[in-house]
Amino acid sequence: MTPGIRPLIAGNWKMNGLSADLGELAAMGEGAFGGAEGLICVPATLLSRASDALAGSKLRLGGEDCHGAASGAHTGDVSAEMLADAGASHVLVGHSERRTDHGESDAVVADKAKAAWRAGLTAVICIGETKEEREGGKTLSVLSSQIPGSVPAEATAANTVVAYEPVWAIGTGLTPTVEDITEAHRHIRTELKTLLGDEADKMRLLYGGSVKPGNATELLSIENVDGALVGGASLKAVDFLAIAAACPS
Ligand SMILES: O=C[C@H](O)COP(=O)(O)O
Repeated sequence: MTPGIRPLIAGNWKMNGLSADLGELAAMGEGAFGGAEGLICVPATLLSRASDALAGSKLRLGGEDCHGAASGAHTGDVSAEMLADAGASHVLVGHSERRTDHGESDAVVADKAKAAWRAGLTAVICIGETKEEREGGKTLSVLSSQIPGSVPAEATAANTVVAYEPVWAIGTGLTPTVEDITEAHRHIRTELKTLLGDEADKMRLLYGGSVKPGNATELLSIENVDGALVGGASLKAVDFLAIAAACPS
């Protein structure tokens, strides 16, 4: 954790969730997030009904991706404005599954971050190295390249969150060591400082990749880890709330 930064516990439902799962979302909305802020990113198809299910709750809602344009001839895409209209306050951009499945480059991700801001959304910009890059000793150089490529220079602590997700840790049950996460997050903070100046000191840096109730206390106590981006364990209210409860107060 970083002193003075309110942690963010963010969930990402990915391509999961039907109307039958809205009850799970409502249960999360009724839960306690302590000193942390809670966010759950759901498929665009659920956003509007999720917004209704969470009426009166402090749990925020996010989209999982957006197009760079506000509207137009982009069949199947969803704009940041549409997400905001459906009740989102945040949107994930540059998740590794988007980068891999849809060939999104750093430039595309930066464009999406700007689109999020245009719509009044906070952009959660995801970065992280692959298994091959990790094994090749390239983790820090990959981050050094992804940060100025994906994070526009106009980013502020209010409009942007950066999520570090080693691709090889996503959905695998594997996590980097505490030392490796410490090194990566320290490096990310330093690179952001080069790009954004003092604003970087206030920016939330999330760790993502196999965060579970059983490892959340350790992961969330690491220097410069200001919250978590949680995939599989965000599908069940009991698990997601247990992770939130692990935030140091
Ligand atoms: O966006 C969330 C991440 O991809 C992490 O997913 P996971 O918690 O299932 O490993």
